[in-house]
Amino acid sequence: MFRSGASLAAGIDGVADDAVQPNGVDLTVAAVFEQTSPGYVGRDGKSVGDRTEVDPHGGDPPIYRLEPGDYVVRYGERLAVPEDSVGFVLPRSTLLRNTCSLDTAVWDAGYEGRGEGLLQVGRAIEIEQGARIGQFVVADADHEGTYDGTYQGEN
Ligand SMILES: O=c1ccn([C@H]2C[C@H](O)[C@@H](COP(=O)(O)OP(=O)(O)OP(=O)(O)O)O2)c(=O)[nH]1
Repeated sequence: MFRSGASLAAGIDGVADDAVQPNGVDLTVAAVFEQTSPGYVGRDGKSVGDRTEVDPHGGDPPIYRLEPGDYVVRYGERLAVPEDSVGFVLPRSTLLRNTCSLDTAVWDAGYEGRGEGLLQVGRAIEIEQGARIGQFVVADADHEGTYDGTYQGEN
């Protein structure tokens, strides 16, 4: 069973009332990065490659003008995945309708932090900094232990 947006919002700092959806909580884009050097995924270790932050075009509000390609986005909300749960991020459908998407890995029970995701831009798009780009959903799940990895408490 998926938890309601209202119950999730109770555990997330600074969620605006209009970000609470029936089945999840909207996530906003806080920062966008382009990777500039290779990362590493090994049997025992891993590292994230270097990256540069994409500057939004000035003005109020700042707007990212993104050409087709793959970007890393940092979400604006500090999430906490409750015990007995597992989380996922799904893209806002307007991204899909504009030939863009967000990809997500598993958000483990016990994880806390401002997470990051993959933003795929198939056609050029303008995204306002702070705009809603995805939705965080959490389902009930059995698990052994809770997340205690290197990304705990990130950002
Ligand atoms: O799209 C996602 C999915 C997960 N996370 C957060 C929550 C998750 O609990 C944590 C670690 O994810 P995962 O376990 O997939 O990362 P890993 O590469 O296996 O790292 P570790 O070795 O620390 O588990 O990152 C994100 O920021 N973005």
